[in-house]
Amino acid sequence: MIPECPARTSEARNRTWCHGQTAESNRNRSGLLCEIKSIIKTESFTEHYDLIPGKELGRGKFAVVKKCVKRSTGLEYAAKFMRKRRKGQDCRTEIIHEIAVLELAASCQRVVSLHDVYELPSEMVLVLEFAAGGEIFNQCVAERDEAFKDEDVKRLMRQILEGVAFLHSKNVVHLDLKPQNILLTSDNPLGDIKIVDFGLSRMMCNSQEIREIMGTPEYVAPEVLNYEPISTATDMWSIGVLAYVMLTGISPFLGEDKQETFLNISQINVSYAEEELQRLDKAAVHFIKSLLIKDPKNRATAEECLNHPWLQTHEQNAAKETVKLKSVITSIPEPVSTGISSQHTEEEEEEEEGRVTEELLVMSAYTLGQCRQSSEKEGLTPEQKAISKRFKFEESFPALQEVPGEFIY
Ligand SMILES: Nc1ncnc2c1ncn2[C@@H]1O[C@H](COP(=O)(O)OP(=O)(O)OP(=O)(O)O)[C@@H](O)[C@H]1O
Repeated sequence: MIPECPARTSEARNRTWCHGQTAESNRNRSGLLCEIKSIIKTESFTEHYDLIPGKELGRGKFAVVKKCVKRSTGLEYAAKFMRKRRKGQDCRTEIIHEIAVLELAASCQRVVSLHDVYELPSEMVLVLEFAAGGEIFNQCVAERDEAFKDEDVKRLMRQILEGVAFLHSKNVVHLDLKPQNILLTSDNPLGDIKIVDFGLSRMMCNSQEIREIMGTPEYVAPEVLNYEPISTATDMWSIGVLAYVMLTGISPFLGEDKQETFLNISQINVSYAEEELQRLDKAAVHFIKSLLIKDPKNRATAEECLNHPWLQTHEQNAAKETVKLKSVITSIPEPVSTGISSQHTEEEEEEEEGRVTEELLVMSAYTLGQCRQSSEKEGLTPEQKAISKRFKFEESFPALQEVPGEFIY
């Protein structure tokens, strides 16, 4: 079952993403949605919004994001200015698709909400909910004592998965999940996550295979590099990389250059022997292993991940144990009436307790084993080991900043 994504407002809950259209008719052949319900405003953006002078919130290859304030309400937003022409090509269709996906996810609290759309001569402006805490990337690259605590990672990962499960339930694949695209509502205290940047996202459908090459090198799945079909499992690979990075601060596949990164990915050259992983809960490592699997069919889904033991809260675990205990107790057959008193002796009760405990152990082992095992990196050839040189983000951070949002085309 897909968990109900926490809804924003009753108004948002009632919104439909496309008037009188089926998903099929609203989708073109390349997996792009082509109809939106937002009104595209053509009046002056700056008549209604004041741009906050100073630092940009962020910048991608074809977009700049700036903080702004709506004059009529005084509320803060993030305005994403997107160029309509890119490399000499009209990219308005792609922007319309991004708007349509945001509309489709309007009821999901884990996805940034769209407030307004403006069209300027050379740009479109998406007025988005402002995520004041910035990118989770900042905490991923922080010194370990300032980085996320394991409990924070669990809570944020649960939220990321809620958003991704919601998107996948609507047949949307994000295809660019990375710490720069997961924002926080606040950083101190640590708020909730908001998924942004649907520029590379696609609608999936059975009749059509998407094999485009896209994404950010370190987070890209092996099927993307091999030009094999892309699916919701492609996002799940990125979730595996994301979990690794959030827990350790190490980018598991990052090489000296793009080629080495791609080689590491296609050979699943990932180390589970890192000191940072050794100190972790075994269930966290099992979670990552259930995602960093070459064959997309064998990767855990977002729903399966949400049920993974690593992400269960203490209360959930306690509740599950109670339910299991109850079901085990009720499944124990009633003793056949022999006419003799059915009152158990103390010895009989002790024996029964032993049986219950044993069955519970078998059950929890089964739950842990439900997520599939990955092809382990242990047993690498010396060449593979040599190439698996890892860099901490601290070391490569300046270089990463120089090439923001680098895509493979
Ligand atoms: N709603 C928001 N609130 C605060 N900051 C934001 C918001 N949306 C985007 N940003 C910041 O701007 C950056 C760029 O935004 P976004 O990823 O949407 O642009 P993009 O051009 O599509 O990027 P890319 O080229 O990486 O795909 C984000 O990584 C984030 O730091």
